[in-house]
Amino acid sequence: MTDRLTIRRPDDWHVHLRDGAMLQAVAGHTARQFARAIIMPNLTPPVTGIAMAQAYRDRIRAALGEDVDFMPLMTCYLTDHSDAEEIAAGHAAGVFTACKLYPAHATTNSAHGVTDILRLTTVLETLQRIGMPLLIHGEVTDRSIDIFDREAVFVERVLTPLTRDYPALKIVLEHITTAEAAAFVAEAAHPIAATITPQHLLINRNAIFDGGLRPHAYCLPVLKRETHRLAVRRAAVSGSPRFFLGTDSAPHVVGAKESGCGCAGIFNAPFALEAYLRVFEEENALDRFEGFASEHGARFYGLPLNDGTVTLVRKAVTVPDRIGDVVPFLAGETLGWRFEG
Ligand SMILES: NC(=O)N[C@@H](CC(=O)O)C(=O)O
Ligand SMILES: [Zn+2]
Ligand SMILES: [Zn+2]
Repeated sequence: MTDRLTIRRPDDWHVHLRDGAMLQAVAGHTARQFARAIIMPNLTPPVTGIAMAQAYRDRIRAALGEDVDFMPLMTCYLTDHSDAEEIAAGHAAGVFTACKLYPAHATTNSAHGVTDILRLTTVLETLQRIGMPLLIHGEVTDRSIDIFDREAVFVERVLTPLTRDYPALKIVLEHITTAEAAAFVAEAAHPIAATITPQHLLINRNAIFDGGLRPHAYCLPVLKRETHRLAVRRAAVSGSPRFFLGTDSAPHVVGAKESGCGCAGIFNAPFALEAYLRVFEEENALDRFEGFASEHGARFYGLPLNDGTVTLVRKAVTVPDRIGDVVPFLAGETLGWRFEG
């Protein structure tokens, strides 16, 4: 039995570091485990331009302090009015790594998102031409579609035609939760990949209603039924380079979660690698963990692999009930691996 696992330093390809006091509180958790992270732009107001992204990147670096070796990779929040030239200039200048498409009103802070993908024609042509990835929150927002079906319907109605219309556009379907999304990404004759969160690997929708309403198990896309969890697990441990780590760590203060209208989002950054490793161990796939955590994402983005390593050891670690004002994922549970650094 392996008791120590040393892998190349990993990256988190989808994280919310927020701003202000929350940024101060959470940034260190991500920087402790990951060398780089794709920083989500859904602040209020959203990060839509070069100057905003540079200022946000500076705030992230300031929150971490000089000595911390962590590279925030910034993203541009797309709106109906996004400017393709600004995006291309930001990419050329090394400010923007990718663009993020939130269908309007699909999730937290997406009110300024895109109302109709047809408005993005010039932007998408530009991304395709310059090889800049498009990251997608893949849910339709049609309120007549059942919330548990919104991802599968997005794959059929939006993603399928999008890949036809832009055959060379690099796409990352974020935080996949369904068998349909996993199959589409695995099989498409298209440069497409997907990130997978720890929660969608470890729990199913029963967790939201386990003996009562559990706001800390609520995120978007919402957890699905067990068959989908199993399909997403198979994708994660398959060794396919199209699937990689993206925590979607999305902290909200406890009062915003435990509310009559609680926010969507699960804060999993503090024990992210430990949580993923539980899955890879249960699936007898420890040998595939490094690819998922440290290689597939960088290769898809066309970025160098990290130097250096991190080690996890087989030691019990109990997730605290609270970290600051936030309830972490798996609060109170004991995990079998511990991140050593
Ligand atoms: N995943 C979530 O449930 N919430 C995210 C937004 C998102 O990634 O959709 C957030 O910003 O809180
Ligand atoms: Zn999302
Ligand atoms: Zn997210």
